[in-house]
Amino acid sequence: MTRRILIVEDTPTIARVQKHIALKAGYEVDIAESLAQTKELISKNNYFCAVVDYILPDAPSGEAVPCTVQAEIPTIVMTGNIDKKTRETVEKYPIIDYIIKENKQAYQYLEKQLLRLPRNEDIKVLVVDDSAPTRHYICSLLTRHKYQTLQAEDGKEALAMLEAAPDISVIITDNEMPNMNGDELCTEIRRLYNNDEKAIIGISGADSSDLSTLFLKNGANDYLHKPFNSEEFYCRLSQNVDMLTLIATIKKQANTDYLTKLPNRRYFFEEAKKSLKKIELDEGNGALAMLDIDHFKAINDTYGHDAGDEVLKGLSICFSKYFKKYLVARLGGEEFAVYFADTDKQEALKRLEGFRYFIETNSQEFSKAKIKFTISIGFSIGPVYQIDELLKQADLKLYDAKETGRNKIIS
Ligand SMILES: Nc1nc2c(ncn2[C@@H]2O[C@H](COP(=O)(O)OP(=O)(O)OP(=O)(O)O)[C@@H](O)[C@H]2O)c(=O)[nH]1
Repeated sequence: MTRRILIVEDTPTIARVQKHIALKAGYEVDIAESLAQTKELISKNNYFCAVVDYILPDAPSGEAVPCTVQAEIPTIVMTGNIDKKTRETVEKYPIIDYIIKENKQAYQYLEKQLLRLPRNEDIKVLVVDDSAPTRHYICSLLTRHKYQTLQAEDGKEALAMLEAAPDISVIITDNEMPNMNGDELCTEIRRLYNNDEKAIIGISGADSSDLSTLFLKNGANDYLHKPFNSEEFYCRLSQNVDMLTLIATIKKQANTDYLTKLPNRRYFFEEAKKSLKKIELDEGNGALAMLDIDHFKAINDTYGHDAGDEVLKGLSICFSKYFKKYLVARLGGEEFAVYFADTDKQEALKRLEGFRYFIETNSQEFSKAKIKFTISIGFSIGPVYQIDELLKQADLKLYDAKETGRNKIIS
């Protein structure tokens, strides 16, 4: 989805830099050079956010800011050297942030904010407080920055919500609450989830500095003392969300094959092992297929390594779509695997045969050189709960498929 941004700036060089940053961050860009143009563009378009210059020829006292804010466009204000009066005026409005243009890092900071906003739409934050007005205030700060919000009145309710929505990434919690306090909630969350899965920010109005220590010792990542200003709130929240996002990216990279973007061998083994443990308890069947491109070396030798890569990438896209419900991976080279948790043998074989036939008849579509190729498949199913053993059995079947003519499934 493309998001539209309104840049309000009367200095063409600055507008150009901002436009470049916004385009790089994936936005469609409109530029207004005056308050009048701003009003006109707002009346015609929907904007995901706006970057607004505080002083314009027809708006010398920041009049463009209420204009975008009242249109409910999340607004980042760009100002020259900010004095106390301007700062107080800017802070009156529910803006996302203000950035001082003269600051060396201003444009890097703007880029960060423009990248964060779309990302925030996918981030769920649970606000835990027994005071409804406080919950609503914190949620209003969060929605201004496009976070998804959930609310709980105490620690017990928060735990139930975490169970129901495991994709909640940040918990902002008060301390003094009925049923379960904030520090007890932290301990309980840390018993269930690691620091790299969920961030906790403790909030309290109590004067004791012991409370921040208590929160942090019980597993909170950060602490805010009430009343806090919104800037500090956003800075601490962004830092924690950035940390979670970074860890998630590193984890994803470690689990993904660099060429095909399919899960890699490591991820496949870890996930299949977990699933086989569950299946063993129910005395079900483990099932796994190994797929291998026939005569792939000849493809590389004839068309070159890049064409070989193209084939691998094209096949991988089809493979992950065709086996969407299942765990798939590139094990290495031209070898792939599908793990079917507890499955019916005929059902799995029907699906695999469908895929083999699809490749036989459509493989030429994957490469510019229209390279035709086929795949061989080895399939293993049974009360086998060790991934290495299941893989070994499927590999032997794959070997049989290769030995007996290729382009077939042996089970
Ligand atoms: N283009 C490309 N080639 C790769 C990659 N990884 C492995 N290969 C090549 O894949 C080929 C595998 O060849 P072989 O193991 O001899 O198998 P094959 O030619 O497919 O023959 P059969 O499996 O017996 O049908 C080798 O030439 C490897 O260099 C890769 O990432 N990209």
